[in-house]
Amino acid sequence: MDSGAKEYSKNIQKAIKALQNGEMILLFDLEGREAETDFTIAANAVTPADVRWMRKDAGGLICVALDSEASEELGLPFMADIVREANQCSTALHKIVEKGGDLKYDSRSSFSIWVNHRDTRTGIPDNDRALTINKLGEIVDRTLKGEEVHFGSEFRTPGHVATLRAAKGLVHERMGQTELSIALAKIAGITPVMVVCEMLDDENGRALAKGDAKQYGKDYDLVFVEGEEVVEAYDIWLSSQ
Ligand SMILES: O=C(CO)[C@H](O)[C@H](O)COP(=O)(O)O
Ligand SMILES: [Mg+2]
Ligand SMILES: [Mg+2]
Repeated sequence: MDSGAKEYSKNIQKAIKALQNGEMILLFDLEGREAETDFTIAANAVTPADVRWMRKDAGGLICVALDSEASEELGLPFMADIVREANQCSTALHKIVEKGGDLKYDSRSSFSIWVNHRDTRTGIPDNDRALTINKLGEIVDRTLKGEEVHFGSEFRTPGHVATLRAAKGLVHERMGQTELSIALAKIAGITPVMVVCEMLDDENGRALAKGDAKQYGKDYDLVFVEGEEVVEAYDIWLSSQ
């Protein structure tokens, strides 16, 4: 960054370092939105032990967020668009598909398709999910290097790993962990393919309260980042591009 340019906060600097080192961080979106904290880690760094950790200690859905350009390149559309098109096969889908006003916390979801890497067996064990996740990171790395790739030769759908497609304008368009995690990846200069998984409360089954998620971060020495801090850092990063 230019001298005189605004600097990232200490907390964001710690988060960037952790992500560059392939470590897990905790990412809270926003009060008034989901108000959820997601385990968040670079897809390229995930191990079977991380998948186990996410399903046992986070407990939400293990998803992989991809930036808009990578999604476009690989041909990963929004699931809602697929279902709208598929209405030609079953008109019941017209009533099921997500519409404006359906979600209580945002104007739309970011879901794309569910995939398994073709080298997995059933797709669900920790090693299978870690493989699918790693390979999603790898195929994006390859496209970024200009290699011509064929997504369908390596992955199949339906599968056991949910992919999420980030909004083009990232955090300026949508404030989900989909966009927040990809914004962090851009700032950190790592492949824009990130794994997110919500932390749930073992006692009541709801989203884990922010205070409890923060405490978990302290107990396990994980950086806890909030959406607003990410937006501020993303704007600093954008102005340096
Ligand atoms: O719903 C979700 C998928 O389990 C999670 O909230 C995840 O954080 C991604 O979604 P979003 O970008 O909407 O926050
Ligand atoms: Mg959600
Ligand atoms: Mg979320």
